[in-house]
Amino acid sequence: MSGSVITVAMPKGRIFGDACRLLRDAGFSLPVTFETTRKLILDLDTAPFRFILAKPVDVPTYVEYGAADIGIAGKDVLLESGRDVYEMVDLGISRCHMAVAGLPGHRSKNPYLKIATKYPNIASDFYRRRGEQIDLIALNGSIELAPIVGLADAIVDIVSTGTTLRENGLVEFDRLMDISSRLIVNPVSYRLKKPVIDEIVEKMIRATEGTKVGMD
Ligand SMILES: Nc1ncnc2c1ncn2[C@@H]1O[C@H](COP(=O)(O)OP(=O)(O)OP(=O)(O)O)[C@@H](O)[C@H]1O
Ligand SMILES: O=P(O)(O)OC[C@H]1O[C@H](OP(=O)(O)OP(=O)(O)O)[C@H](O)[C@@H]1O
Repeated sequence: MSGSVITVAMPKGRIFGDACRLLRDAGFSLPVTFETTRKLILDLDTAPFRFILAKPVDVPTYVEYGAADIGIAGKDVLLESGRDVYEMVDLGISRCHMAVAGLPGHRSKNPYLKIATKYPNIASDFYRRRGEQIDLIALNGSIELAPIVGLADAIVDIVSTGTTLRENGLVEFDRLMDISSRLIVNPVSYRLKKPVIDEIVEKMIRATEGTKVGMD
């Protein structure tokens, strides 16, 4: 783990813009090139911060292993990965929810429900709590295809605007949990760099106050 430099694991992709806005609101002077560069490690000239740009699903891994001191990750990714990190702040960005969805009126002919998902742990846990045995089909994207083409009886996936479900003729059966992005911290970093991490946490809490309004 780097001396007094704080390494921040940032999720590339859809969360990145909102995460950068929040960091700027929290007082970090990120350069304007931050959102457009293809570099994966970015140092700040103005403060001892280093940003690493990772795939969203990998952020908890960088933080658990201490390759990053802190990071920003979706609650879905945190629940699914079960990584050993501290979840310090609900940032209120990239809000969506996890749901079971499928074709309206669909009746399964399978001995166990076939559930397609990018989230096998979350899906298994949900059906285990309901006392239902399922067949899991792990996919990596375009999950909504699975019930339409007969690969699965239902899906467990993220819903945000509901457009993907609607445009593919699917309906939501159950709402599992609300999702938003969280600030996470490596437990050892927190012990070693507590004052500076607490300061970041405070600044992020203040910056997120606006993002909580109207949370669904
Ligand atoms: N439709 C959505 N609307 C809002 N937030 C979403 C949506 N889908 C996913 N998210 C949130 O954004 C996070 C990142 O999304 P996702 O895993 O789709 O990666 P991505 O930004 O598309 O990048 P990549 O495809 O490279 O993994 C998810 O973990 C989740 O918390
Ligand atoms: O309710 P909506 O606003 O339509 O958003 C929901 C969609 O967004 C995510 O997909 P993503 O865009 O990440 O595509 P992928 O799963 O195919 O990678 C999610 O898996 C849903 O398919």
